Amino acid sequence: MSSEPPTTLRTLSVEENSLRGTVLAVQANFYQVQLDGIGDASSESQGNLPQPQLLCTRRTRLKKIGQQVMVGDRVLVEEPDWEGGRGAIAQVFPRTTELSRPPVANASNILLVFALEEPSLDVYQLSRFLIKAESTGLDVSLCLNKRDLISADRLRWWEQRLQGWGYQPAFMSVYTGEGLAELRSVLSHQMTVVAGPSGVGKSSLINQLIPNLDLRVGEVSGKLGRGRHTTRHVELFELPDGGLLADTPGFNQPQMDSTPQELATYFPEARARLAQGNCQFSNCLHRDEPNCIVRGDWERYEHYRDFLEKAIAYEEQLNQQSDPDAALKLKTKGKSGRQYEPRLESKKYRRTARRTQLQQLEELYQETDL
Ligand SMILES: Nc1nc2c(ncn2[C@@H]2O[C@H](COP(=O)(O)OP(=O)(O)OP(=O)(O)O)[C@@H](O)[C@H]2O)c(=O)[nH]1
Ligand SMILES: [Zn+2]
Repeated sequence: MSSEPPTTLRTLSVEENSLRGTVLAVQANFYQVQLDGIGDASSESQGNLPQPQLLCTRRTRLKKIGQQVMVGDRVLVEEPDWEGGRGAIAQVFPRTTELSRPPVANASNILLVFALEEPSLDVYQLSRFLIKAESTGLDVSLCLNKRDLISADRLRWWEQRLQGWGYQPAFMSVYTGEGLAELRSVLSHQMTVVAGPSGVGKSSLINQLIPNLDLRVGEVSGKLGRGRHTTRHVELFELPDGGLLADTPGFNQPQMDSTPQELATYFPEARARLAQGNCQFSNCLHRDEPNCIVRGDWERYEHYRDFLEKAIAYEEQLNQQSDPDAALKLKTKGKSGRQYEPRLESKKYRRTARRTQLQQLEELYQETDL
């Protein structure tokens, strides 16, 4: 039994002189790759490796086939030069998820960070970020920072309110350390993209989670609260307990660009209603249609209606701009009224929509520098 190679990594490194790893950062044509299993004491053959990361280039044949390499990509590295800390990426493994802005592959979770105070929690803004996060298809975790600034009663009030939205927020304070341990366990062993508006404590949090990192913590200054970042690129940081965090530039309001039909599915409250039954019309937009099961007395229904109007306007704009034929999705009636024609192929439509949505976390990352 001892003749069995202990890991795939070992097999590859011995037999093919190649290794697997994760791309942590991209700069121009260079890729910082964190190799798997390095520093793992059980793997004695790795003991002589001088460093766990290699600065890699992309093999010419990858360039030829147009294979891009993104932060988060799982890659095969060949011909490591251990002394020089260099290597070459020979292969990119299929991605489980892909976001376009910031470009991050294989993230499984979005950690949405908001503050309870300073700046005070704006439910409409929170709703927008939540919808955007939900639209990526990744898991969404909601974390509310600065609990040191509110009373226990107020905290309970927020908890109940957000439970009504379908979320179980994690309350924490970077200042007092409350809630950090719970958060650490949520983040371990997966790749998480951190998102949230400016000034809520994202840098402070990341600094707490990853000692020695020392991201610059800004002051809440003015309405825009400009962030610490001067660069646009995204970078992955390793958590001490395993897991990776994608830090992101300061944000603005994410753009509302879901399709009208899919919007409701990004509200847990609406999802719960749709799980219990169907609206009379399969293309119901949950406004004034008869026998709609989504319309109702839930807090964010107002947000839903508001976002829906924006989604309709956005889709109309897209249809007009890019593809005049696609305008048949929308039928203009009279001067002001718009009406949707029945859409029969909703499955196909939804599948296409989902694909694009995966790339649309990007609006979360619009930089505050307008
Ligand atoms: N009271 C209190 N203040 C906090 C807490 N965490 C962070 N802060 C303060 O909030 C301010 C903003 O923190 P940052 O970490 O820069 O916030 P950010 O989300 O990274 O902001 P951007 O860089 O603009 O995206 C700083 O003055 C922090 O000291 C907390 O738990 N309680
Ligand atoms: Zn409905």
